[in-house]
Amino acid sequence: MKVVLVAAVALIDVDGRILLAQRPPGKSMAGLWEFPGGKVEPGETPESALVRELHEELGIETWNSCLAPLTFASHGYDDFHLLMPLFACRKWNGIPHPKEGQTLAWAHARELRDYPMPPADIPLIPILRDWL
Ligand SMILES: Nc1nc2c([nH]c(=O)n2[C@@H]2O[C@H](COP(=O)(O)OP(=O)(O)OP(=O)(O)O)[C@@H](O)[C@H]2O)c(=O)[nH]1
Repeated sequence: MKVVLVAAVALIDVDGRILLAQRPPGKSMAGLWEFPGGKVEPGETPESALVRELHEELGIETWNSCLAPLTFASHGYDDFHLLMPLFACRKWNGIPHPKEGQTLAWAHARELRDYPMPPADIPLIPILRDWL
């Protein structure tokens, strides 16, 4: 089974809310809410991949030093095994806006379970709730 490394981030605002992005129609798992991020490309670290993805997906700027390791997901999908480190980030420049057709939502930790998420993300929700 192919292991795919995807870096993801919980962006946390001053009110303690977390940014979720809804996968647009046409993509796999369309309609589900996920943490911003994406595949780590050859030559990238998880942190540098996130800095790139946050710029491409949301138009914000952040730095490796602002990405703190929080937890990870390890989940077997039908066609690949997802290994997804989840970072926490409270500091960035700019206002996140959807640049790739996503819908964005800021959710309090207690509201996270109201947003349908990919199966890999489900175990992360109580971890975030306890941590925040
Ligand atoms: N960014 C992100 N990806 C996630 C999360 N949970 C989860 O299962 N994934 C999966 O990790 C992969 C992320 O890949 P990607 O962001 O680079 O690529 P993509 O959406 O174009 O995916 P695709 O190759 O499935 O079309 C997708 O298969 C996505 O479904 C999450 O919380 N955030």
